[in-house]
Amino acid sequence: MELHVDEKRLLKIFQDQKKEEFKLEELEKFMPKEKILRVSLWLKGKDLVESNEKIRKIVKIAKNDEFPERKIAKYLKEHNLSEIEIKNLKDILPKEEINAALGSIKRKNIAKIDKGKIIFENLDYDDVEEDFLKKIGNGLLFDNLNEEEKRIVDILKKRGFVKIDEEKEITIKLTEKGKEFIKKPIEIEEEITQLTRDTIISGKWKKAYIRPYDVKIPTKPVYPAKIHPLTRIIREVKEILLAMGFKEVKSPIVETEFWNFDMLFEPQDHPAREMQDTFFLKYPQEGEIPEDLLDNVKEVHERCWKYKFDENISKRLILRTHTTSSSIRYLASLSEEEKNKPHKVFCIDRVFRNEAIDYKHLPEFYQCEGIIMGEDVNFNNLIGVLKEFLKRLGFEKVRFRPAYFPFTEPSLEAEVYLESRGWLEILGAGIFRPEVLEPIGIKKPVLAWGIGFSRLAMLRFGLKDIRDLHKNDLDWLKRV
Ligand SMILES: N[C@@H](Cc1ccccc1)C(=O)O
Repeated sequence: MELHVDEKRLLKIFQDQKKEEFKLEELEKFMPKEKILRVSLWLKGKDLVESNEKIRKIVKIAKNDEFPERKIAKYLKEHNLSEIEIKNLKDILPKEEINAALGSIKRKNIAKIDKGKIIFENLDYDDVEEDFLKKIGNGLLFDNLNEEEKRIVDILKKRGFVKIDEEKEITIKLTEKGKEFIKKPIEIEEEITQLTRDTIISGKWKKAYIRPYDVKIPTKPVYPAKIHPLTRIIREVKEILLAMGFKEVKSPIVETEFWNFDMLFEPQDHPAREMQDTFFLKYPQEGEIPEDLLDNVKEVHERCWKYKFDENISKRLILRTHTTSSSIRYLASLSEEEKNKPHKVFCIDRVFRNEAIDYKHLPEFYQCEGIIMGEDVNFNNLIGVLKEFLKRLGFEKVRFRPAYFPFTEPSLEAEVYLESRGWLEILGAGIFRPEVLEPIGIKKPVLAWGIGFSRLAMLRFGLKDIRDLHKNDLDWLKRV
């Protein structure tokens, strides 16, 4: 049987001492306690030793003090008295000891208590309880005490003078197989834990025992600090888009209706602009918008939608409802020279909608938005890019169907297939309408898409409730 050196060491103690059984403390002279426990567990598994655990109750001193009744007697003796008024006890004893003293005097019949006085006949009285306390020393085994002593322990425990500690007594003893094993001489090779230059050159390594690592030994799980899953997936998506040649852009969270809606050719009476869908700012209520652009946009709206465009509506401040405002702001920022070049940008950020909170709605969530502008980009390119993007996100099965957005034409929606959930809608996309691009003087096609990011995160982490993403449930965070 292949034994570890420590196993051999432990068995050799039995052999050298010619004993078949040891208490743990006895073995501690030869080996550290932790090691004995660990090694005997291994030996138990090999049926060479067995161990027994007994709980021992040990009576120990809990308070190193004289009984209050003894303090009274001593005081009286010192002052040549034999009696004291109960009300004067407070001069001798702390308040909390007075009742205990009186109770004990009565119980042990040390003195008479009469008319508010304590009268002693013998100030040098004997007290078995005191004698017992003196005997305790470093501790007495409770089970070895006789009935009378046990009764005393009970009283002293209540008075707080003694306590009972429980100690485990472990005995380790050889099994039949173990006894057989130690009949043969046990040889202990030198153990090395590290191969060094010297052990190699001297050839010592050939004879020495090199302790093997057991990588299968179970350990406590360790949870290192980690980044929140939502942040992780945001970073991952950013990496994917950067690798696909997109550049990141940002835009304000507090936005005018102009950039959020007007610029995207959403008519001003569109229901999405109502209080129940969008958050409006109370202070300040209005923001600034570029005058020349405003004129262009107004002209397009009035010409195409045929209504009276209201600049006051354009100026109203809201929390942006989608990241498409970032895309259009980027396009509007391009200089004439830049307009001649191709562009690919994305934005991952928070958006806000006045939704009642439930398992799939939060008033604040993430979107990921992207645009591609180029001389000859087309609808097929859009589908190709989206397929590639979704594939890199881990969605192999994707399908597209027509959809409607006020700012794109044609528009589409993409669905991904998940074994557990079936087909799920995940993004909207399309080609920006000429009415959107006209006011900013862009003549090249611009492909655009927006993906519900929180949705994506839920799918990725297998969550059924969007709120779980933000609950910061530590157990979940440790696992994902
Ligand atoms: N902004 C749209 C998504 C979208 C973006 C770009 C093009 C088409 C659709 C939404 O929030 O649902």
